[in-house]
Amino acid sequence: MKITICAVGRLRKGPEHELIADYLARFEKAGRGLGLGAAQLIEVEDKKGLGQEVEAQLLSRAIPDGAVLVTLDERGSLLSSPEFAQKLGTWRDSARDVCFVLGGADGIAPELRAKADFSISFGKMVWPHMLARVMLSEQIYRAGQILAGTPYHRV
Ligand SMILES: C[S@@+](CC[C@H](N)C(=O)[O-])C[C@H]1O[C@@H](n2cnc3c(N)ncnc32)[C@H](O)[C@@H]1O
Repeated sequence: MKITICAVGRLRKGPEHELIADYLARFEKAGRGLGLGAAQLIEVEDKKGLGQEVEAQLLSRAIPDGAVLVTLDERGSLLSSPEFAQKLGTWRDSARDVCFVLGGADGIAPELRAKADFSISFGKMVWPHMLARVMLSEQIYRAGQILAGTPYHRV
């Protein structure tokens, strides 16, 4: 199983960048034995700032064929971390790759949102896209730890 995070906008080198790299590297290391594979971040950039539709085209090109499409959206489903881990485990067991998509300042274009197999919310509040990326990376790592049965996740 391969996990891809497709996000609008390039992060400058800095703490968010380092956190994402760290969580995804830790996920890959821990996930190998669980059949979870690796997780990679693909950043797409609409240099001319043409808006949602152009961003949606760039995102669509980056989404791997056949992957389960999961949008990150404040209007999506609220999941606990164990519920998210269970979902990831189900996608792994069905031998599907998973692609998480995060929008830019205006969010994800409605046409792309309509194609999603599932949508996840980190709550009703809107988070800056760079923080949402860090939060997702941590939740992917946490899900791997939950599936591995380690004590990382404590309620
Ligand atoms: C600054 S937000 C854009 C929000 C904008 N109101 C919209 O129209 O969707 C950038 C991206 O961060 C992610 N994001 C922000 N807050 C989120 C939340 N509460 N739950 C899930 N994803 C969120 C989404 O992928 C969103 O497209």
